Amino acid sequence: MLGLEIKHLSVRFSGLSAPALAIDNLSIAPGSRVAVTGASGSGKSTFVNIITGLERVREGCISWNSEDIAGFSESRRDRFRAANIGLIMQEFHLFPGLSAVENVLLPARLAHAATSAIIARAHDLLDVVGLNRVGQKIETMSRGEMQRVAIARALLRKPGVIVADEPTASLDAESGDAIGDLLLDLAVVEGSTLIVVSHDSRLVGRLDRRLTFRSGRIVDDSAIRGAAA
Ligand SMILES: Nc1ncnc2c1ncn2[C@@H]1O[C@H](COP(=O)(O)OP(=O)(O)OP(=O)(O)O)[C@@H](O)[C@H]1O
Repeated sequence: MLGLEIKHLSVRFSGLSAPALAIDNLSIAPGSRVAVTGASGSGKSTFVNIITGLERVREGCISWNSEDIAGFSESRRDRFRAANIGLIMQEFHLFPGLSAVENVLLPARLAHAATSAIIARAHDLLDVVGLNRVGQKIETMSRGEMQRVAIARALLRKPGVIVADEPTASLDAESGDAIGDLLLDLAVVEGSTLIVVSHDSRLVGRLDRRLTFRSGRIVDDSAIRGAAA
């Protein structure tokens, strides 16, 4: 399980007078389940890009279990992300032409890490997320099914943290609830910290803590009362 410490972070983009993200001090405990909310342009995607190492930090510390990825090179950040972070992006980033199981395995194949144990785990995970046609091509799947494949792929390497960006966007309420159930259950079963960017009040209400961003700053950090187990 991974915990996060951010200190003295400032992210600036050219053309913007204020930082797109400015966080002086933030701790996320290992195993916690955190919602990230805020209006469009408030810095949520920048936060995801920074904490997952997709984007480089020039000012501040981003420490996962005391390992500061801000000082890492791009290739070291890529390796850190592959080994430790299960990233679920809004647009899935799945590959048409490949089957469900080949999509789950693709990052492992590219990293020459698709051992027989990993291949067996890919099949197990697809079963857990409720997909039994593992050979079905991605482009023939519904959005809810694609999101299930993306979740299975994110969990393949038993990540210490799952980071999901709007995982229920563009799903109907029923599929969205099912995806929310899966994420919450799997985070517990796999022992992963869970960080979810979401506008979905039903999903947010089931997490433990809500960070609200405005103009790149965290303007509210509160426990969610009555969070479901
Ligand atoms: N590469 C970039 N270059 C310049 N400005 C950027 C860049 N990326 C983001 N920004 C700006 O930084 C601010 C925060 O953007 P960000 O995408 O993090 O917001 P968001 O909360 O994720 O928005 P949305 O909900 O619409 O996705 C915005 O003003 C955006 O225009």
